[in-house]
This record gives sequence, C-alpha cells and structure tokens, in this order.
Amino acid sequence: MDFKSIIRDIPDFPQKGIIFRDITPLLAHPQGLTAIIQGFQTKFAELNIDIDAVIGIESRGFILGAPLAMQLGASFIPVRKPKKLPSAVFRVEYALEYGTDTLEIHQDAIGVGKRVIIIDDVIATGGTAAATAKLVEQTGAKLVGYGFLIELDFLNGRKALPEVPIVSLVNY
Ligand SMILES: Nc1ncnc2c1ncn2[C@@H]1O[C@H](COP(=O)(O)O)[C@@H](O)[C@H]1O
Ligand SMILES: O=P(O)(O)OP(=O)(O)O
Repeated sequence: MDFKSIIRDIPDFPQKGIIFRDITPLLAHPQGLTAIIQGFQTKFAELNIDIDAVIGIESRGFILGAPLAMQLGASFIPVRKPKKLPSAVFRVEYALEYGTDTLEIHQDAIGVGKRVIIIDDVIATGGTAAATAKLVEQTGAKLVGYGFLIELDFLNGRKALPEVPIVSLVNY
C-alpha cells in the first residue's frame, strides 16, 4: 500500500509553517491499519529482537501500538498526558518549541528488565520519543527499539534518541 498517497497533508496546522501529516484517511482505509501493522511486524521481525511490551504514546500511538502488541503477543502499555493515569506514576517534562509538555507512565506498568519498544505516529524533533525513553528507564525496563509510521527526516529527530534500532514506514 502506498501510505504517502493516502496520508493527507494539512498546511499551517496546528500553527503556521507546520505541514501536519494527517493519518486519519489511512486509518479510514479498510486495509490501512492492517497494512501499517504488517509493515511494523515485517521490519521488527527483520531486526530479530525479543519484545515483551509495546508502549504507545497518547493518543495516536495508542491506535498503532495496541494492535501491534496483539500481533506480537506482547503487553500494551500506555504513556499518557498528565493526570490521566490513576495509580502512582513516573513523570517526565520535556521542552517543546514553545513551552514544555509532560508525559506519565504507571510506575508498575512494566517489569524490571522487560524488553520494550516505543510506538508513535510521527517522529518530528524527537522530543516526545526521547522523553518516553526516560520514562522507560525509570521503570527499570529495557528499551530495545522505536517504531514510527512517519519520520520527518529533515528534523533529524532520531539524533535525539537513545541508540536502539528505529523503524519508520514513511519518510518525508
Ligand atoms: N508534522 C506533524 N504532523 C503530525 N503530527 C505531528 C507532526 N509533528 C509532530 N507531530 C506530533 O508530535 C509528536 C512528535 O513530535 P516531536 O517533535 O518528535 O516530539 C508526535 O506524537 C506527533 O503526533
Ligand atoms: O494528537 P495526539 O494526541 O496524538 O498527540 P500530539 O499531537 O500532542 O503528539
């Protein structure tokens, strides 16, 4: 499936100068989600790594991470925006272009030493994915890879990430 021809480009959203890569038409395609998950499965299988858990970053990371976890026979762990998780959390604050943002994970979400991958729809500057790696570290789990549907190469976000394999399915 030609993902790029189905992903919709929205100029100047959510602010001037940003081209928003809208994945909703791809999710709406009857075979879209299946093709995305198969794409991830193929690329992670090539890496030949053991995966105990898939972490999805709220909210579009949930849409992709949960079915991937099912296919891999792995746990699914949500990383959420503040004040959504009801039990004790680890919290990370990270810089955005303007201001800061915060993400949280349940302290007991993953077992110590468990091997996890982090999934999100887009890697832009890499700040969100790097912050999520810090949460994983706090839980005592081991980050073994990242998966992104879309990578914005020109922002070089992968440079901000720890040195683990990075899978992306579409590049701009
Ligand atoms: N151009 C974009 N289109 C859609 N979504 C985007 C775009 N740029 C960033 N995002 C969202 O933000 C985070 C990743 O941003 P970082 O700069 O890498 O932290 C990701 O969750 C996207 O949903
Ligand atoms: O739209 P979301 O919830 O996927 O998150 P964000 O764009 O803040 O990464």
